[in-house]
Amino acid sequence: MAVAAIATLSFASVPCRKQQLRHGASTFNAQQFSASGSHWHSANLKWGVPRPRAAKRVIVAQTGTGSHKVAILGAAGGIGQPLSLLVKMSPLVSALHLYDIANVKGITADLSHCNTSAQVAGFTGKDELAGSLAGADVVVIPAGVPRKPGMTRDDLFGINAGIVKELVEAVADHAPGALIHVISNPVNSTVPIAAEVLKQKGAYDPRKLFGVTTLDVVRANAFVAARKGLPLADVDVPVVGGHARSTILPLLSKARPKAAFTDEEVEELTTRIQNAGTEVVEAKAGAGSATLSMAYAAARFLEASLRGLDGDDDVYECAYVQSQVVPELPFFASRVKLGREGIEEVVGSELRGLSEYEARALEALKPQLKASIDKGVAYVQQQQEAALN
Ligand SMILES: NC(=O)c1ccc[n+]([C@@H]2O[C@H](COP(=O)([O-])OP(=O)(O)OC[C@H]3O[C@@H](n4cnc5c(N)ncnc54)[C@H](O)[C@@H]3O)[C@@H](O)[C@H]2O)c1
Ligand SMILES: O=C(O)C[C@H](O)C(=O)O
Repeated sequence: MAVAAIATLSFASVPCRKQQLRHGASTFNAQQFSASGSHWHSANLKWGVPRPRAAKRVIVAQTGTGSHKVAILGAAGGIGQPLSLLVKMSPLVSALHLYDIANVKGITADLSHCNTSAQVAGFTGKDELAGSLAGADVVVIPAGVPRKPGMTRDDLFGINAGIVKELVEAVADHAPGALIHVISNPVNSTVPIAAEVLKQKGAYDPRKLFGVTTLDVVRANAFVAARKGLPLADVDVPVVGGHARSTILPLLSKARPKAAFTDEEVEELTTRIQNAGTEVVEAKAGAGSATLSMAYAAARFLEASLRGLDGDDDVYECAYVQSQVVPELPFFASRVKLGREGIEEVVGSELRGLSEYEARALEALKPQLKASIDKGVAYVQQQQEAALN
């Protein structure tokens, strides 16, 4: 008789050593095959794919034990599609709702044929937005326009601010307890927009609102591992600040494993990490920005969030959240501990003992990040005033 073969894979892979966890490190770093290449490391890995070696067996179905409902708003886009596939593969997810203003039907039919347990449903157009959100535990928002060469993320504000405002209003009405993962740029402003909308709706819980900056960490880990010849799965670089240009601040002095960087290496790596989004935008030459690496990063952050909701006690990721870590910046990307209600703790200790380079960069990013936060807050307030007049 055929045997269902299930193995699990994490987007971030192997759990960090206990020593790292005590220091608040992420529980994952990078996906990893065993040395023999014959199986996935799976000590506490949750995301499901068939084991490569199961090719000898007949794979009947991937069953999951999870019960979480995830809604993706902007599911038909460059990020939305691969992200939907990755979420469909998660055994932590029982229901996957795909919402977009267009093209959802085919994607839903396509994905629903994968023999993984999450049930997929598609929702198209504003009339179906409420239905897509009903009962969601996590709402992921990649809806909005991407950059073209020559544009800054802030150039997207004019279109994406309105999209994020409208979608978060609906989340407040129809999924008020859900975690919200904002991917749409400019993240430095769209997260404050989301917070203001939720406040106006009386539905703001700062523990549940996140700007997704995981891609900065994923890139930092990849670039540092390559530069220093370190095993990918071991590398963990916290990235703090925001998600645009010099507001992206990788803390190489806090990277694990501890590595010695020359001043030139610090300058080169920091600049590469800060410009990595632009590197992709230019390589795509008008066809958009990072989508596949972003889907991977968003799936990693989603997995971390779901593990936190499930009561896993050692889940840490960097994200752009409301905090008092830097008093003059009400939103700041830091490492956070994820738990049953969302953020359990914002880990501010990494900002102590910075290198001179990092301390200078932190001071330098403050005005830019503050201006982006204020712009988001002002936008929602102006919209509200306009609606009242
Ligand atoms: N946070 C990050 O690290 C990060 C990384 C990459 C991209 N992004 C951002 O993510 C966003 C999406 O990028 P993409 O490449 O997927 O773009 P895309 O244009 O390929 O897809 C966007 C999708 O959003 C949909 N959409 C537009 N308005 C909508 C609305 N009101 N409701 C629902 N869906 C709507 C579109 O129909 C489209 O399917 C961009 O703003 C981009 O800058 C952020
Ligand atoms: O660079 C962009 O516009 C998309 C995203 O913010 C990224 O960092 O890749």
